[in-house]
Amino acid sequence: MNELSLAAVAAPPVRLGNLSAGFADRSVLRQITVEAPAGRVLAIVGPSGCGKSTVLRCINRLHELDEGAFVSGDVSIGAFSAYSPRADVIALRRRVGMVFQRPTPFVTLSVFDNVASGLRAQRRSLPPSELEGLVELALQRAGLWREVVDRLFGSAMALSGGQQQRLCIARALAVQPDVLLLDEPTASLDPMGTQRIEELLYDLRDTVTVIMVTHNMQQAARISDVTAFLLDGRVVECAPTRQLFTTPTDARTEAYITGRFG
Ligand SMILES: Nc1ncnc2c1ncn2[C@@H]1O[C@H](COP(=O)(O)OP(=O)(O)OP(=O)(O)O)[C@@H](O)[C@H]1O
Repeated sequence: MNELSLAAVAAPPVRLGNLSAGFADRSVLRQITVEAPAGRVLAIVGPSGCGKSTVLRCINRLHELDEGAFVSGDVSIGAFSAYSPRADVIALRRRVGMVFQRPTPFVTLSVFDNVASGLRAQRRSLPPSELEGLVELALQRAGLWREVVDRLFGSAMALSGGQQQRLCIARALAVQPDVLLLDEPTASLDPMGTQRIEELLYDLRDTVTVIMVTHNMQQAARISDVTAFLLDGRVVECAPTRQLFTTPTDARTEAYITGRFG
């Protein structure tokens, strides 16, 4: 089992400092300051259009690829400053995995090759036995290994939607990122698929810092350690999850979590 266990992993904290972003003359995020604690789960909640996905896309510097996009402020991952002029964007994106609302497996690839793809791209001289071990480890961490062990070389598209989403998580985990960004990862899944993802995200704690956008308040309450409530591009409140859901300090947070708007 040793070869499959992770080396001592110290997932770093992720800090957003005075982060502002938008498009041309349109401001989307306004001076956001939030910290995702090391190896824990930060949930970002808020009504549609408040800027949740933009936060994630600023962390891995995808936002700036859109036409007219601007960003200011900083994102740090441990001691690494993502917006420093010397920052290596390719290295940043290697350290930060991302999973989207709908599963996005590579449709022409097998289960094995979906997980192996990032590893092959990053470590071209990886011996086959090591590659196999790392693929197995990623599938185990994603809670999928036992379900796919006898169909590793079958099409990824033959998996259920929930399995495909866990495959995408395995693909992201295979390159051992420090941070995992999830944009409503269970929005397209049934309750059982949702539960499996929630369990695996809980189990990932300590090994990776998770930042998850969700519309589902119960989900945020179940699996996150810290929750940030965003409204119109601003952080209204960011607090330990239990505190935010039981004794919010801002009336707008209370109105949102009790379903009075959003
Ligand atoms: N490429 C773009 N050009 C201009 N405006 C954009 C672009 N992408 C997003 N926006 C706008 O930025 C704002 C924030 O979008 P974002 O996707 O971050 O919100 P969100 O909180 O994740 O929304 P939802 O919950 O509906 O997914 C929205 O008003 C959206 O219309």
